[in-house]
Amino acid sequence: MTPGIRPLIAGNWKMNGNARSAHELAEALRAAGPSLDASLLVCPPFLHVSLVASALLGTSVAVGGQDCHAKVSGAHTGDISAPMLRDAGATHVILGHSERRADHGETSAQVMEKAEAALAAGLTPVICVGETEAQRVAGEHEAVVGAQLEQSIPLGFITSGGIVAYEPVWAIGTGRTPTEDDIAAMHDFMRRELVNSWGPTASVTRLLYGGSVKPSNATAILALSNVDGALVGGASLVAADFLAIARAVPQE
Ligand SMILES: O=C[C@H](O)COP(=O)(O)O
Repeated sequence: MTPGIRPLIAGNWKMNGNARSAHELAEALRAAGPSLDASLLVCPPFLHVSLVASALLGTSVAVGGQDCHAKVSGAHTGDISAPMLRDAGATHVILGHSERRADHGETSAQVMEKAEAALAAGLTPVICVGETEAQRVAGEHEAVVGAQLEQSIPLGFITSGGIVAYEPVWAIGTGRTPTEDDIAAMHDFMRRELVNSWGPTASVTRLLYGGSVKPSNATAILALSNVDGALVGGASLVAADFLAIARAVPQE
């Protein structure tokens, strides 16, 4: 963790659940928020953002979307804009997740446009970066992540409290994680890159790690240098596991 940064444990529910399970999960998190040393964020599917935001109203648990369109409105069938997310009760939005980059061919330039739209709507973007396994094996991970940071982060992101999540593609949903040394090295690298590009304000930008975070490995990962929280997929669908990860945040 980074001194002075309150850790964030974010749950990306991806395309899972239904209205009932989303409500039950939100209810299970309601009571726990105040007792934690970490901030909590949950990102349900679009369809459930509104109901989850209502269920968590008045709590310290924030709600986010999993993507947004770069435009405010218009003829974009199937898409959701940043102001719509805000209107539904969201305060955050995940952008550039590798599943969006792979499934929808999203580029870093598009992620930057979406991040600009999110900021304009008053949402905090959580921009995801990360290398594939082939890129890691080829020793290209820093070059790949450095380029994604450079090409995805817009002006105003750092000063508005934008969040970066490092998610090695090969660690997502696989049960595999990089070594603790490799996670720390990448987070140190990202911190250096951001401070070099954006100045000292970036020394307090939250850097999350994502990819097979579970209660059993959270303590070790969350204690690492420049790891300021986690972006959790599968384990965020089980309230007890998500809260166990939040309780693994080291005390300052
Ligand atoms: O956004 C979350 C990540 O893709 C991590 O997913 P996972 O915890 O299921 O590996």
